[in-house]
Amino acid sequence: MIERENLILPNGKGWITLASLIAEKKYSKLFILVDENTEILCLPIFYIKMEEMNEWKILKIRDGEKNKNIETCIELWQELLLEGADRHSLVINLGGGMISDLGGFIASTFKRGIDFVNIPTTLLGMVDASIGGKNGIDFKNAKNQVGTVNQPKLVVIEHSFLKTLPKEQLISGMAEMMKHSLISSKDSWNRFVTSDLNDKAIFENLIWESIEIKNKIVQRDPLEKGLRKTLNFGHTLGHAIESHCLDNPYREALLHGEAIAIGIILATFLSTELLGFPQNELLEVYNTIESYFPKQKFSKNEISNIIKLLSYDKKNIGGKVLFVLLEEIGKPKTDCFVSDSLIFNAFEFYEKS
Ligand SMILES: NC(=O)c1ccc[n+]([C@@H]2O[C@H](COP(=O)([O-])OP(=O)(O)OC[C@H]3O[C@@H](n4cnc5c(N)ncnc54)[C@H](O)[C@@H]3O)[C@@H](O)[C@H]2O)c1
Ligand SMILES: O=C(O)C(=O)C[C@@H](O)[C@H](O)[C@H](O)COP(=O)(O)O
Ligand SMILES: [Zn+2]
Repeated sequence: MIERENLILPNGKGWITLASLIAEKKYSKLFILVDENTEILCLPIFYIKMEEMNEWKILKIRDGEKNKNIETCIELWQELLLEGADRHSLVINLGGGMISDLGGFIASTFKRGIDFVNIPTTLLGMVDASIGGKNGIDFKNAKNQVGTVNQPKLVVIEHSFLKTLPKEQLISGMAEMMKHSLISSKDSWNRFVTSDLNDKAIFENLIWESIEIKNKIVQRDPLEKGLRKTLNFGHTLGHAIESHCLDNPYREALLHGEAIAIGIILATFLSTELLGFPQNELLEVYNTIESYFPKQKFSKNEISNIIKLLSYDKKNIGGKVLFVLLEEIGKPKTDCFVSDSLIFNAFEFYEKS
């Protein structure tokens, strides 16, 4: 059996463990879920690593957040049925967070649950989405409204997938790395800010540090009873902004990390106003994020709509929207109430700074 602490494995070790898992479990059928891009760019690498040792059935879906929905699930459940998948089949999710969220969900629900493995191919997938067992889909454009918490059998981290990842996708993943550092410690944040991210070895160490921050939190609180809420820093407004822009004829969709980056700035401003988070560190967070992410503009009406969308946040209790804020870097506080007027001030800070 693969032990809990060996669930997330880098490069060579991950592939060997995957081969052993498949041999040990004697799965009846092996499915690989890909999207249009990972089929072309990542599947050939997968075959080389696994030396085509098994017979794989490819499940292919359209890429992008707008397809992380029930229609895509229905297509996949149908295909699994047609292909004779049974409770002893395995689904391997080869792609970014969209693939692992959706693939984890269809695997967790098909015949009440079959095994799945995550092989993240985006930075965001490696440091965040592939880890922790949150699976799910968007519903009516609201983020992650339907899903399960169910852990993958294994996560294989293969850095070489990043070679083909477009730059904006790489930067999107960096938003979650910044989030992990901000909720974890000043040392971690300073390492992120001062490191030469163009140095491959340094960057790979930072990826690993980020994975460990998330994994430790998930291990202590897998079902988000308390501590895990801290991983949602920047997501209360970030998700509402992402939903607002998704499928909106007047706006371009934002990548998950792009929306979360704005959410982090807004949440850090709110932290300064409500919890005395240091002003100089607010500016450092702001400047760091601004150096990677293009500035967005939101009208008053748009901000009102974003505030309305906060009602879908899963941390809400009894209709009350509750934020994760920071008392200082490395000291997150959950269940914080924030007034609408302060949210407007936060957007003003973001846009005017
Ligand atoms: N479950 C979680 O804990 C968790 C955490 C963070 C984010 N998420 C979710 O993850 C999703 C975002 O994931 P993402 O940013 O990985 O996006 P994604 O999965 O949509 O991938 C982004 C794009 O990159 C392409 N791509 C993937 N790998 C590639 C590669 N190696 N080379 C070239 N192109 C490649 C994809 O085809 C896609 O077009 C969101 O739905 C978000 O809500 C979930
Ligand atoms: O793993 C978690 O817990 C997170 O909150 C990680 C987030 O980066 C991720 O976007 C997650 O999908 C958000 O969860 P949700 O419960 O707010 O949908
Ligand atoms: Zn996220």
